[in-house]
This record gives sequence, C-alpha cells and structure tokens, in this order.
Amino acid sequence: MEGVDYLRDERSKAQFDVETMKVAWAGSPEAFLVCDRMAKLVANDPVFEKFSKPMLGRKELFKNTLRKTAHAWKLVNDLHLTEEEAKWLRHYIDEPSYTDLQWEMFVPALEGQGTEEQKKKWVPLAKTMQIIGTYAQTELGHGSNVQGLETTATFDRQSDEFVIHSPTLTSSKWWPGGLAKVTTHAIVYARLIIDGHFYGVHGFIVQLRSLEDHSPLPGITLGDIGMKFGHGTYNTMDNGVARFDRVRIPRDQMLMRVSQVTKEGKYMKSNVPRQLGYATMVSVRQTIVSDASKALSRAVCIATRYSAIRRQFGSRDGGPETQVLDYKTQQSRLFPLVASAFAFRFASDWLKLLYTDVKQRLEVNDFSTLPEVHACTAGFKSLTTAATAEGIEECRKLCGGHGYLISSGLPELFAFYVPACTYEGENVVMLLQVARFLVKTVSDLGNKQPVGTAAYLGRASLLVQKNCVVQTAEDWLNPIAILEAFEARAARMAVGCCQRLAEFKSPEEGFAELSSDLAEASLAHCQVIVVSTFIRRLQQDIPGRGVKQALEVLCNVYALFLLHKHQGDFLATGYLTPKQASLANDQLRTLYSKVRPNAIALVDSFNHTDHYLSSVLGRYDGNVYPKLYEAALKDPLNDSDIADGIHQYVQPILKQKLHSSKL
Ligand SMILES: CCCCCCCCCCCCCCC/C=C/C(=O)SCCNC(=O)CCNC(=O)[C@H](O)C(C)(C)COP(=O)(O)OP(=O)(O)OC[C@H]1O[C@@H](n2cnc3c(N)ncnc32)[C@H](O)[C@@H]1OP(=O)(O)O
Ligand SMILES: Cc1cc2nc3c(=O)[nH]c(=O)nc-3n(C[C@H](O)[C@H](O)[C@H](O)COP(=O)(O)OP(=O)(O)OC[C@H]3O[C@@H](n4cnc5c(N)ncnc54)[C@H](O)[C@@H]3O)c2cc1C
Repeated sequence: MEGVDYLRDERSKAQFDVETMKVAWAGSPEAFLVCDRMAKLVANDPVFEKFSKPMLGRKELFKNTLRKTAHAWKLVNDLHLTEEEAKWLRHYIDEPSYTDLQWEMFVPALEGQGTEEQKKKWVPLAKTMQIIGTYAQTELGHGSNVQGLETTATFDRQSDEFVIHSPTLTSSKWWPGGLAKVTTHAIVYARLIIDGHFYGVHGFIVQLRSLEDHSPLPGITLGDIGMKFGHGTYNTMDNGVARFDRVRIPRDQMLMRVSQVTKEGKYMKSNVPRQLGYATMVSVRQTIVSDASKALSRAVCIATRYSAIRRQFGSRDGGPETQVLDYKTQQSRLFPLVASAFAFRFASDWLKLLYTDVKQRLEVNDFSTLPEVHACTAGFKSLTTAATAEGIEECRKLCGGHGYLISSGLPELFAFYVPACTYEGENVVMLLQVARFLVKTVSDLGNKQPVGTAAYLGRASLLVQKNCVVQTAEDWLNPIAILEAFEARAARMAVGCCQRLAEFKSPEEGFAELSSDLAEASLAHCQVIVVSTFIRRLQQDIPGRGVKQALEVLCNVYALFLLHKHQGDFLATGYLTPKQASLANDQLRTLYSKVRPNAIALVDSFNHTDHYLSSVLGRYDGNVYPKLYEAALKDPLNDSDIADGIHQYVQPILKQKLHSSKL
C-alpha cells in the first residue's frame, strides 16, 4: 500500500460526518462558506504560490510580498469582497505583511480611540488604502512598559501643534510592522507634555512619508530593524525603526476619545478610563486567540496525516510495519494537541462574543466589564500562544527527521508563529495582568459577589474545603467532576497566593516576590474558562452523525490531558488524591483509543487546502514519498552534479591528499 491508500483507508473508518464537523469547526454554515471560498481563491491563484519563498533573498522576499498584497487588494476591489472575506483572504495568503497592521491595528486604533470627527476624516482614507498606517508603540528601550515610553509630544500653543520628538536612542520606535518601507502614517504613542507637565502616554496620527513620492518627511528617519528568526516567514514584513526630530503635527491629530487638549492647552479627561487607550491591544489579542487555533490545527493536520503514513518497526514476517500513529506515545503527544486546537477554536468564538459585548457597552460608556475582558483577552492570548508554539514544535518532532525539512511546512510555521508569544503583550506580563484581576477579585470576596468568568471564585470558601469524589476512571467522563476539579485547583491557588500576599509589608512587594506563583494561578484560572467553554459548547445542539460524540471525546481529552500535565498543582492543592490523578490518566489512555479511528477525519474537518498547509508531509492525498523526492530535486543545489565551489575548494584538498600519500 502507498500513502494514498493509507489515508483513503483511514478516512473510511471515520465514525462521524466530516462535512458537518467542518461547519462545527468554522462556527456556522455561513462562516464555512466564506472560509472555503477564500481558501480556494488563494490556492488556485498562481500569484499566491509559496514554495519558492525559502529560496528568495530578503529584498526579493519583501518585493514578492508587496506583489501578492497588491494583487490581493485588486481582488478585494474587483470581486467586491466584504471586510470579513478580505480578512480571510489575507489569512490564507499566509504571509506577514503591512496590511496586517493596517487592518488589525491602524484602523481599530482610529475607530476605538478617535473622536467622531477624527473617525469621519481618517477611517475612510484608511479603509480605501489611500493612506497606509501602522501602530508605533514599542521603542528600542521599552515595549511591555507602555507608561515608560520616552517619545514626547509637546504642545505648542502658538502654532496649535504637537511636536513629536525622539529625545534618546532608546526612544526610537522599534518593531512596528510596515514602518520601514511601506507605511505612510503611524499612530505614534508618546508622552504628552503641556507647559512642562507630563500627562501620560497618548496616541498621535503622524504622517511619515510623502503621498507623492513616498520619501520620508523632513525630520523623520526610517529604516528596517534587520532579519528576524526563520528565513522565509516574518522577513516578508518590514518591521521598522523611526526617529523623530521635532516633527510638527496639527493638534487635531492627537486621538482624543479618552482625553482632549484644547486650543488653549487645557488637558481635559473624558469620563472614560485611561485604559481605553489600550483598547486596540485588547482587540488584537482577541484575534490572536482565534489565530492560535488555526496555526495549531495546521500543525496537527500535518503531523496526523504523516503519522498515518509513516511506518516503523513491528513487522517480523515481511508484512507492513506499524503506523506510527498506532503507538500510544505518539497518540499521547498528538491527540491532546488536536483536542487543544478545538478547545482554542471554541474559546476564541466565545471570546469574540465577550469582546463584541464590551464594544457595545463602551459605545454607551458602560465600562463595568472592561477589567474582566482585559483579563480574559490577556490570559487567553498567553495560554493559547504558548501552547500553540510548543504544539507546533512537538508536531515537528512527531514527524521525525522529515519534520526538520522546510518542505514539511513545520519549521516555517514555527518561525512564523513563535513571536505571537511576545508581540501584543509578552506572555508572562499578560499572565501578571490576570493575576492583578484575580487578587482584586479574591480580596473583594467579602463585599462583592464575582460574576462572569470569575463567578466560581464566589464559591471559593466551599471549593477550598471540598474534596474530589471520583472513584473510578469512568467518573472522569462526568463534566461536573472535571469542571469542579479545575475550579477547585484554580480557586485554591488564587486564595493561597492572596493569603501569602498578606504576609508582606506592602502588596507591591508581595506581588513582585510571588509573581511566579501568581502567574501559575492565572494560568489555572484561564484553564477553568477554556475547559468550561468547551463543556458549554457541547451543551448546545450539534447536528451531524457522530459529531457531538467525537467532540465530547476531544473535550475530555483536553481536560484530562491538562489535569495530567498539571497534576502537581492538583495534588499540591489537596483537591485530588494520587489515586484519583492516576484514574484520570487511565481514562485518558482509553480516550486516545476512541480518537484513533477518527484521527484523520478530525484533521480533515479543518478543511485546510494543500496550499495553506504548504507541507509535503501533510498533503491531503497522502502521496508523501514521491513528492518529498520531487521537492528535494528542486533545491538549487541539485541544479548540477558539480556544485559551485567544488573545483575551487574541495578538489585541491582531495589532490593534496593524493600528493601526500605518495610521499
Ligand atoms: C482571521 C484571519 C486573520 C488574518 C490576519 C492575521 C492577523 C493576525 C493577528 C494580528 C497580528 C498583528 C501583527 C502583530 C503586530 C504586533 C503588534 C504589537 O505588538 S503592538 C505593541 C503591543 N504592546 C503591548 O502589548 C504592550 C504590553 N503592555 C501593556 O499592555 C501595559 O503596559 C500593561 C498592561 C503591561 C501595564 O499597563 P500600565 O497601565 O502601565 O500598568 P498597570 O499594570 O498598573 O495597569 C493599570 C490598570 O489598567 C488595567 N489595564 C491594563 N491594560 C488594560 C487594557 N488593555 N484594558 C483594560 N484595562 C487594562 C490593569 O489591569 C490595571 O488595572 P487595576 O484595576 O489598576 O489593577
Ligand atoms: C514580530 C513582532 C512584531 C511586532 N510588531 C509590533 C508593532 O507592529 N508595533 C509595536 O508597537 N510593537 C511591535 N512589536 C513589539 C512587541 O509588542 C514587544 O516586543 C512586546 O510587547 C514585548 O515587549 P519587550 O520587547 O519590551 O519585552 P520585555 O518586556 O523587555 O521582555 C523581556 C523579558 O522581561 C520579562 N518582563 C518584562 N516585564 C516584566 C514584569 N513586569 N514582570 C516580570 N517579567 C517581566 C518578560 O517576561 C520577558 O521575559 C512586535 C514584536 C515582534 C516580535
């Protein structure tokens, strides 16, 4: 049998309807149709070809992306694509480009932080790409600490302008995508100074380049910050440096939704919290969570298909060897990642609803849910990106040696994905934000009943006393038992941290000293939400033969895998006994056997095209070995039998050896 037959055989074993599962994965029939159409549009267009990317030099790589981005914009206009369709089009093109910043950060920053008048002026220009913008917050010396930014925006009452200035080397803007070569505008984050007084960090719309000839405007120095990790991935993007030498902008280019500066130089705070200035980051963190499920689904699709084709050991009589997918070790590394992709998918759908709700509330100045939404987006961003980055690397290892080839698609995917752990809020810094929320919630328990995702903490006094009632491995299939275990562990960790914080001289000192424990408690809290979201999703109507049952198995795999991975926490907090933890692991092994016949069908449900996967190992048809061979032959080193440099550098060594052996 060939790889093609192996996958056909696997597909025939599926116990659920794959087409309906595709819709469950996409979120709705409409969402499925949009994704499917955009994925095929990209896959069938030769302009979006990706296989030659690893061979291109930096300049060609960058220009190639500019070409693709221009073609994509033409498609958006010619085909009258909606914003949603255009977003998916960008997603399937699968190359970081300045348009990510334009649509994910520049436009949302204008919309979220501009006044009605500002929005009316700037948003249409941006949405029609008459101006191209980036989000210039991070500096050479400061990224995480936004309030520590050094760029200044000094109000000049006489000319009714702000003077944007980079006073030090470390104040150079450093990292913004598209800044080096493309963007005409940027939202520059700078400290506002009026009459020598500092008024905190605010966003300012600054024109960077001439709209006529694209050259940098006077007083602005722009450049690229250099090559990044992984050749063909993030180097398609011109992350840039910018320095400002007393650049003047009109006063009405300060984003003034949160606070205003009048003509007279009076600083006026609106009735909205200053954290609304961080709203763009909340919006992107929510998108990043949804992106995590896509990136992880891609990696597991490759590793699962290849694991069904790859055979090693187990044959003593010349018959076929064992499919590596049948090894329990392979299953215990791979199936939790398949389950995580689904868990993150449903968590991101829920987060989107939460985010839509807070956006509507903010419109009418209701800020009550902002702290919870900030904690959820920050925590989920950290949890999902860390697990996805680790998961992609695990998938590479699951593919053995071939996983290390660029043609496997996994090294490039990892290099592309891993900065998600850093950008939009470094992951540990984000967990510490969740910790602030948890500490406040627990400290306030006497006065205020927590709601929403923190509601379970309202039962903290019960959860710290109760013990797990599980007696058999079967009991671990009960969602109530699973959820209570996660809640009890998280509540005990949070309460434990708060009790120890009280022993310090000041809350700040305690928070700094206990920050590692607080970050762990935050992760435990986020896991409660992801697990409960998955469980709640299964309580909804899910049509299709066997679809719900297959998802139930994955939900249990996800929860029990986490329980096994973090069993130290579950045991140390005293909620579980070692026997109960061991029963959970027994159940997990049984669940892997239930996933096994559905494995290929589950990853088919992601509906990924071969173009999107860009992996010889993950091909839908399973024709791996002939195509691996073909891909290898395309390497430039195989252009000739005798490569450049052989005559010059190798032959003299060989000849010298002959000469000395004669002596
Ligand atoms: C579907 C297909 C998609 C296809 C396209 C692909 C798209 C892919 C996704 C898009 C990717 C785009 C490319 C990536 C480009 C990357 C861009 C960037 O990285 S931009 C820069 C991002 N920078 C950061 O994230 C900086 C992180 N730092 C911070 O956010 C803050 O400095 C801090 C939160 C760490 C600290 O804030 P600070 O005010 O200094 O201090 P406090 O900790 O004291 O906070 C005070 C108070 O405010 C609350 N808070 C903080 N942040 C928020 C917030 N965002 N919203 C609401 N509230 C917030 C905080 O909890 C405190 O509350 P308190 O009650 O006082 O405890
Ligand atoms: C590919 C990529 C694209 C980017 N695009 C943009 C962009 O378009 N626009 C933009 O403005 N920025 C952009 N950035 C910058 C990005 O937002 C920052 O790098 C990120 O916010 C992290 O900040 P930092 O680099 O200052 O890390 P640091 O904060 O210096 O982190 C270094 C270490 O210090 C630790 N640390 C920091 N603070 C604390 C604390 N309080 N407690 C405990 N530990 C702490 C961190 O956990 C980390 O381990 C991009 C970055 C990358 C990698």
